Amino acid sequence: MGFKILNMIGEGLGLPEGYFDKVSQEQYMAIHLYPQCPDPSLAMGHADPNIITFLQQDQYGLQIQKDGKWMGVDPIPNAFVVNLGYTLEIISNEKLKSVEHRVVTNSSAARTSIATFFSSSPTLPVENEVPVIIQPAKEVVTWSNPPVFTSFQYKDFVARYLAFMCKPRPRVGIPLDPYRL
Ligand SMILES: O=C(O)CCC(=O)C(=O)O
Ligand SMILES: [Fe+2]
Repeated sequence: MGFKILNMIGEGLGLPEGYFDKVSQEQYMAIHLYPQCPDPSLAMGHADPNIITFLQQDQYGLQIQKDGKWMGVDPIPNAFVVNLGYTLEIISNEKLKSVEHRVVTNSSAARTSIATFFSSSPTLPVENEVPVIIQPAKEVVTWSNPPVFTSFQYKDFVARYLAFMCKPRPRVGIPLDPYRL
């Protein structure tokens, strides 16, 4: 399902068939357990570094940031939340935006969520371990829509992302800033 949706997004962006096969070779899953916590104000936001994330949540807790305000995303039975990550924002040259999100805790009940990430990897095994380069796709860049990001190695970006996430609050900027033209 994930690859199908990714290919449809690629088609919508005008990318050649199989574009994402050259940047995405990894799919991984994280199961999160948020224990009861009396202080939801401790929740911190982030956007995902990968291409796209599918999320299943059993109860309320997820919020996204829109126009500087946090908005709740109610769970819908048998439905996934689809989050776009930084990598897709770069490839689409900001046509598709990643979303800042956070999970607020609940003082009376624990919460479980399952996230499936489609991601780039530092190198592609099928291409003799050549480093994966992330950049605005040439198909989306035109003279009236020049690239807004430089091209860079995915492994460099992941290192910067992790360093950024470990910074103490308040954090200034976002991990994409160093790659902005
Ligand atoms: O638990 C959630 O709803 C969100 C999890 C999340 O943002 C993540 O795994 O990146
Ligand atoms: Fe996330």
